[in-house]
Amino acid sequence: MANNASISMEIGNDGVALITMLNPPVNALTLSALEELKRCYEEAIDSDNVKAIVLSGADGRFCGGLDISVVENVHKHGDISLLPDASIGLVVNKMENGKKPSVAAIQGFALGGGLELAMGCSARIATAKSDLGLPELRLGVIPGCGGTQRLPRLVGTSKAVEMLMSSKTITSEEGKELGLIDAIVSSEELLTVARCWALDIAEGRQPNCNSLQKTDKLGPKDESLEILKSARQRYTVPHYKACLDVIEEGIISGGYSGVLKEDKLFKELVLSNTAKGLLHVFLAERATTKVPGVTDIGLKPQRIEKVAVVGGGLMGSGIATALIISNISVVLKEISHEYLSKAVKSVEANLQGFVTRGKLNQDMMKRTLSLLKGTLDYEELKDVDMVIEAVNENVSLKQSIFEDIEKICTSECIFASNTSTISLDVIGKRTSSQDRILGIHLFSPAHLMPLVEIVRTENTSPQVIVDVIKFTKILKKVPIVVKNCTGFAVNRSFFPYMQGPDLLANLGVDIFRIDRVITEFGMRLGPFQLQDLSGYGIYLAGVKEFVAAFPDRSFQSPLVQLMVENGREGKKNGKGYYTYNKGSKPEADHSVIQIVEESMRLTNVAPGGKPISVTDEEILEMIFFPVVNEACRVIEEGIVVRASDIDIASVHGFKFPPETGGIMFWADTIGYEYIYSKLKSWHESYGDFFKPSTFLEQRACKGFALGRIVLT
Ligand SMILES: C[C@H](O)CC(=O)SCCNC(=O)CCNC(=O)[C@H](O)C(C)(C)COP(=O)(O)OP(=O)(O)OC[C@H]1O[C@@H](n2cnc3c(N)ncnc32)[C@H](O)[C@@H]1OP(=O)(O)O
Repeated sequence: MANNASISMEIGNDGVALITMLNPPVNALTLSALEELKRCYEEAIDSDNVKAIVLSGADGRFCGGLDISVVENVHKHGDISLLPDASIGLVVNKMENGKKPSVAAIQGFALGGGLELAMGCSARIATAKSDLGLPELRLGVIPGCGGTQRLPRLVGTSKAVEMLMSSKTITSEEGKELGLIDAIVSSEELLTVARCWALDIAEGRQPNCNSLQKTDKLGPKDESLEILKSARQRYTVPHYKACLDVIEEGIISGGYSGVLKEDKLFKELVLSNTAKGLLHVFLAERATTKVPGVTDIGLKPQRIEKVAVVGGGLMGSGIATALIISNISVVLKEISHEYLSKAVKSVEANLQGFVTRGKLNQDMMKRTLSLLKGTLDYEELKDVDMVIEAVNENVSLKQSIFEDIEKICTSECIFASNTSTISLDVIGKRTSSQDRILGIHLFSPAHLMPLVEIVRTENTSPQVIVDVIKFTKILKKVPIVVKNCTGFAVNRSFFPYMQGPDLLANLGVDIFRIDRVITEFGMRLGPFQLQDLSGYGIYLAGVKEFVAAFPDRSFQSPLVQLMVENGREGKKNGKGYYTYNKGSKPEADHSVIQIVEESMRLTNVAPGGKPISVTDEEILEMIFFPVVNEACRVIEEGIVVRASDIDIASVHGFKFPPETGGIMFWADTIGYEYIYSKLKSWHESYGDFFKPSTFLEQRACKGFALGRIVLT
């Protein structure tokens, strides 16, 4: 029996060598594990006692792919020689051409390099509902162990392109239908069946399939090339294009040639800024659930199975949808039959949206809807584990709801508010349940947006936070734990993003140029088109709130009010900065320039009344550096646990381009001395909106990076 920390090999009396990957929690492949795997294969191939090999993973999981710390190390040292030689050295030379067949015994998941190892085996046996996929593009790279070649040869070009481009997994059942999996068995039978299958191949009773040599699934060359051509039109980002190029190489020049090209491009892409940014997002996303003093003190999350949602408006019905779709029973409380029926209809419409997008079928929709119970009576809330209040932003209404629920619910029930503005201390003031009160701030539409701010007060108990973190994970959302303040972490950090574009417009910068610069940077919408779509009422209410909270650094522009006075309501009435006609794309309406000029006259911020002259780069910086500046204040005040939580907030809450790694990671790549010096000079020229925070100033003077800060 060979054994190192992460790989073990046991040779059975049946002549099967069982190689097991063991590296909790996901059996990721470290450099030493890959070396040891290669050595075990060599030993098994050379041993007269071994006829065949079974490759498996410990603890009910096959393998989550290359250990991400290997990639982190490459980024840190800028040295690709720190990557393993697994594609040719292990998969081609030992597994495929090593003269002894191996069978993958897959349980739980086989992802990235994990699935690539499995595809290098002669057959794959899996347990039901295992997840299979090559999600490397999500990390800014392409598969690097032959996945771009073997997957199309096992499932066909079209399905392989779909799986690779989406980074989505398929189940082992789908894998079986497609030809990726040879048999599905129970977990008890897995190793026995895999061993027999391996011996059957060794003794000629089952075919020995070398997936790199297979051609039947690829179909006619022209068809495959056509699939790639149309994918290229959809996916223009460089690493997506590289992936398609590599698949094409294999189709034109053969699998081995494709593997060589894949190896070369994988190594180039690992060092790209996109890979660095996306890897940071992956790790930062997992770091959000680690809250010092809360998640590290041995508390076990208690399951929240039944939840009451009070208020069935846009947010309440979205929240109810998000819960029932995750199999959580919901009691939806409204104040009248009319409102309740409207709320239930809205949940149905949300679910119908999932059906239209192919995520649910009618049967599943029916079953999901059966988890929803509408009520007008607080009595129905007496056995729920949590209440989420989602009524209008009205302090006394919220306070009285909290009073009412305290009387009805159990003494363990968690009381949450979906408020985006009101202090939780104020909302819970009239109760004696302060330790069970917190904010669960979801973003609209709540059933679709992934981010959740868990807002704790000084009194919220760690157990409640732990329970709610687990609960948000069940909803498949990304939680960040924040403290109470106006706008919490997300809207607070990004309030300058509401005001900055208006300031630039008042300085005479063309609004359509601003939108172009921002969308070219990677935001889905420019700030002015966003105002049009979200509605001027929401915009004005948001600005008012932040002007009141942070008058020292807010810029108040009359522009949107002037738009309203000129009969413009944005998308709502088809007339905003853009015109909106059904069936056609929004078009810039240059006649708004007159309104912008009127606004400029009123604010008179442009020096000498003349438009300022700026480059596109300066526009980008003048819009996003104030966001970085405010985020520094959020960090300094301890609103977030760590700077990277703001990265996650920016990516999931504001759709900041993920390949940048989020706003703080992006700022680190630019450098804080530069950001500080720019803000300082704009502060002198254009006022307090740009005034650098002391936190930024101090860090910049010391040359510190900010993206890595963790507050303990
Ligand atoms: C050469 C190859 O082509 C290149 C590659 O293989 S690149 C890697 C490709 N693999 C992936 O992208 C898979 C990434 N992992 C995942 O999608 C998910 O973690 C998973 C589905 C495996 C498990 O999900 P889940 O059970 O929800 O647990 P999750 O919280 O995500 O991860 C658990 C822990 O495993 C770690 N982890 C997950 N995948 C890892 C990996 N490939 N390497 C190292 N650590 C990993 C996470 O960072 C997390 O660590 P933490 O507990 O310290 O926070």
